Amino acid sequence: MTDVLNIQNVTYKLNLASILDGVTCVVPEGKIVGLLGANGAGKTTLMRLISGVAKGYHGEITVNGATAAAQRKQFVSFSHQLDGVSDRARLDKIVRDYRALYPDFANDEFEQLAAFLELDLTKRLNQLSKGNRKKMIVALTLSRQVPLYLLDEPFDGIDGMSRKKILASILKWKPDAATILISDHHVDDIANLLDSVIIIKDKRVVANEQADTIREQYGQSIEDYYETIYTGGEQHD
Ligand SMILES: Nc1ncnc2c1ncn2[C@@H]1O[C@H](COP(=O)(O)OP(=O)(O)OP(=O)(O)O)[C@@H](O)[C@H]1O
Repeated sequence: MTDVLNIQNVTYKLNLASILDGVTCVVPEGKIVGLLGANGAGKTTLMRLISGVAKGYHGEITVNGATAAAQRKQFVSFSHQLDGVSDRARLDKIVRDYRALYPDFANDEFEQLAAFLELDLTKRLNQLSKGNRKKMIVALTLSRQVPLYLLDEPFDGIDGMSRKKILASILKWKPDAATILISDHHVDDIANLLDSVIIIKDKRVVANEQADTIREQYGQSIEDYYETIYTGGEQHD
């Protein structure tokens, strides 16, 4: 199986504070992977580094065979929290800008996703509820045709109905060969969706395990496994 993402010994500091220290992990293509960790563990930072938005790290990050940040950007779809987009922008204008910026942006996909998620594209960004903003981010992110998608806490603070819609859209619109990395700080929202989990703790990756192995060999739910690792309990080799 080909690896879409390979991170080797990545160390990153911000304003002299150590944020990530020796992060290493490998992610195969075609999977849905949970990037789990407590608040402030470094999940968003790692996504910013993978996507090429954040710079100045040590170590090596390879996406689809590319290590240079400029090259990596074309293989990664990451909308973060729509950073840099004016809050007054209408959604249809944001879509037009995305289309102009990314040649791989699939407009048909976006329209289907937007309709499925019931997004009103005549609204401005600052008129959206938290849930609809998350939906817009998911729709934009998944509409690019790339090998790696990064979704940063798509379920944070949204109601159950919106969560179900977003979960369904991830399953329905993920291209078979593509990989989606989804960050979250609690796992129950996404446990059933995941092929594997990567857990960040103490500035590094402390576990990178298949969901089947956790359930079948360790006899644990993903939630229990995550909790065990976070509370410093027994770890598996
Ligand atoms: N500009 C900055 N200067 C120094 N430290 C920062 C800066 N921005 C973020 N950090 C720190 O980097 C660490 C990682 O933050 P990050 O947002 O990546 O974590 P996270 O796992 O995504 O958290 P959350 O689940 O709360 O979103 C945190 O300890 C945060 O305080």
